[in-house]
Amino acid sequence: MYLHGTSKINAEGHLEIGGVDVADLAKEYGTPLYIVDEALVRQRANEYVSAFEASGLKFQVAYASKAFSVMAMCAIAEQEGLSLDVVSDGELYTALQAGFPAGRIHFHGNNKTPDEINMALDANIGCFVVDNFVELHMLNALAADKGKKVKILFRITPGVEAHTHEYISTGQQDSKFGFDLGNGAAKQAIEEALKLSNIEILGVHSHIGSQIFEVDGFRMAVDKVAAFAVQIREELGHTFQVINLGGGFGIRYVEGDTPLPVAQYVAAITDAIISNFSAANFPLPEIWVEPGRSIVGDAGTTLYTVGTMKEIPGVRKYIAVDGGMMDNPRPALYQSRYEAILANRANEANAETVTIAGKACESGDKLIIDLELPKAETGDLLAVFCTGAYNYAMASNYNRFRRPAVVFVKDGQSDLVVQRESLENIVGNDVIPARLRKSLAK
Ligand SMILES: Cc1ncc(COP(=O)(O)O)c(C=O)c1O
Ligand SMILES: N[C@@H](CCCC[NH3+])C(=O)O
Repeated sequence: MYLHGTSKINAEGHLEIGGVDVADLAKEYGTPLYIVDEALVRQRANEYVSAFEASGLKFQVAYASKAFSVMAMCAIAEQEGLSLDVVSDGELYTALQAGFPAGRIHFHGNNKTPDEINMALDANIGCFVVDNFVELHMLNALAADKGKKVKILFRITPGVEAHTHEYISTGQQDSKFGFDLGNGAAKQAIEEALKLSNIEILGVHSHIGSQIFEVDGFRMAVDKVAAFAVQIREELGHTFQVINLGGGFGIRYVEGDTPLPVAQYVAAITDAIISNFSAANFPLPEIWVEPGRSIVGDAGTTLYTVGTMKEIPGVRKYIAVDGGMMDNPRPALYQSRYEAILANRANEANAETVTIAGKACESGDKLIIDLELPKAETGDLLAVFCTGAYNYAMASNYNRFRRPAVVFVKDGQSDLVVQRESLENIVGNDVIPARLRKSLAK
C-alpha cells in the first residue's frame, strides 16, 4: 500500500488524512466524497517555487486550474505565491470571485469567445496565451475598443511528441492547439502581432502533454523555443522576455509510475534555458510553467461506500460503489489506473481480486479492474487514491447523479469547500414550457 502526503493508517486500522479519520468524514459529509490533503498541495506548490528560486531565474509558477478549480483552491494558490492559468469564463470567474489577483492570471484556450475576452480585459488579467490568428486579431480589436494594450504569449506547437496517452499529448504538429513552429505559422503570428498596436508580445508558450515522466521532451522543447527566440530576434528584431513551458509533470498513480521529483523537472528546464540562451548571447528570459496534476493530483482521495456485489464464478467479482465515471471519468476516457484500499479495514490482509464498478448505466463504468482487497462487505469504505486532478474538475451529472462534496483536511481539521449537489440543483436549470405543463399533475 502506497500512502501519499499525510495519509496514514491509524490505531483503529482506518485511513487517516490530514490527521482526520476518513470514517468520521464519511459520517459527517457522506459519500462519495473528495478529500484533499491541504498540506500536500502546499508542499507541492512550495517544491516548484523553491526549485525555481534555486535557479536564480525570474519565474512564475501558474497553477493550471483546469486540474481542480474551486475558490478555496484559488486561495491556496494565492497564498503559496502561485499564478493561475484559466481556460474559460468559468475558471476566470472562480478565480476572480475568490479574490485572486487578476494580474497573476493567464488566460488560455483555443476558442476564446468575445465575451470571455472582454471579461478578461475588464478584469485586467496579466496575460493572454494566444492560440490562433483569429484570436490574435479579435483580441487586438477588443483591446482597442477598450483603449487597452494587452500582454500576450503565443502558444506554439514545437513538434515534440510526449510519451503519454494520445488524448493528453499536445506538442506534436497535428494538434488543435497553437501555432506550428515547423511550418512558419509561429513566425507569421509574431510578424502580424508586431504590427498590432494593442498587443504587446511577451514571448511564447509550449505545452507538450501531460503525465510525463522524463525530462527529454521538455529539454527538446526548450531547444526549439530558444532557437525560435534567436530567429525572431535576428529576423524581426523582437526579443522575448518570457518563455512558458506549460505543465505536464507526471505523478505516481500506481506502482510502476515513475515521476521525477519536482526539483528535477524544474532543474532540467532551467538548466536548458540557461545553457541555450547564454550560448546565443540572449538575455535570460523569465520562465513560467503551468503544473496542474502535479500540484493537486496525489493530494486527492475519493471516498466511496461499498454497495452491491456480483460474482461470476471463475470470471470476475464486481464490487459496486456509490460513485463512478460521473465523479472520475478518467478510467473510461484514458484507461487510467488507480490504487485503492478498504479505508475502514486497512490493516486486514487482502483476500480477493475484484473489479470496482461505478453505478452509472454504462458497462464501461469500471473504476479499477483487478484490485486486491480484503473481503469487502456492503457498507465498507473504499478510498481511491490520487484523484485530486481532473476528477472533480471533469465530474458530470450523467444519469443525473449529484456531484460529490469536496473537503480540505489539515492538522486534524476538515473544512467543506464544495457542497454536495442537491436534488434541487439537479433540476435547477430545467424549465417546463407552459404548453407541456398542462398534462402534469402539478
Ligand atoms: C496549456 C496547458 N497548461 C497546463 C496544463 C496542465 O497540465 P498538467 O496537469 O499535466 O500539469 C495543461 C493540461 O495538460 C495544458 O493544456
Ligand atoms: N484531463 C486530462 C489531462 C488533460 C490536460 C489538458 N491539457 C487528464 O485527466 O489526465
